[in-house]
Amino acid sequence: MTTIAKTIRERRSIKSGYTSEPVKEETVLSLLEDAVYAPNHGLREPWRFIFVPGEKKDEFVAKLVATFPKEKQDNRRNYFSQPAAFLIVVMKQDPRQKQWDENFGAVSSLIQNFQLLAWEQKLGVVWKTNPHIYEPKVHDILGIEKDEKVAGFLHLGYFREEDIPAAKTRTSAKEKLTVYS
Ligand SMILES: Cc1cc2nc3c(=O)[nH]c(=O)nc-3n(C[C@H](O)[C@H](O)[C@H](O)COP(=O)(O)O)c2cc1C
Repeated sequence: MTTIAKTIRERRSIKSGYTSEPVKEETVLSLLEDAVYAPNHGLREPWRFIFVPGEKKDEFVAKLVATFPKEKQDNRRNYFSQPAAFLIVVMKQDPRQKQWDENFGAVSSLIQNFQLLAWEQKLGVVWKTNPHIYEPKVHDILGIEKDEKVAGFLHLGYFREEDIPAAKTRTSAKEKLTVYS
């Protein structure tokens, strides 16, 4: 198996159990500098990123939590306090369906690049698309423009080897493949 195949197969989404080790801006930037080599049609590079470092997390989470109904706030504070940092991936929307789809494909490719590169460095990532990524109040906090979409919140944090979730197998592609004849 090639190195890339091994990394693709072994990567897991890390959803909990983050350690207190800080996630440095320079680490995230260095991963992004490679991740941006994702295919992107027309070289539109339809992405930008917002990094929330550990030292800003409490302030950010407080603002985020305030956008939820009162009865959900404790639960959400606990949830958002777990990652060591966040990377928010913002996509440029396009009014044309074809270009919109291409942009989302490009951003998705970039996010997978980022996840694989992070995995190599034992930095845990999960791509989150909870309802708050569509919430206008959250967009205001982040300064999201009308022609932008929050593609996801990437929850980041280092993890212990023993906390890596069990392998999730996939259906063999053989079962999904038909050969046109
Ligand atoms: C577009 C996208 C959105 C996702 N959104 C969420 C999410 O909102 N919450 C979550 O816990 N995981 C989310 N995930 C992670 C998936 O649950 C995870 O990839 C899947 O369970 C397979 O696990 P693995 O990544 O460890 O192989 C998302 C993944 C993708 C690709």
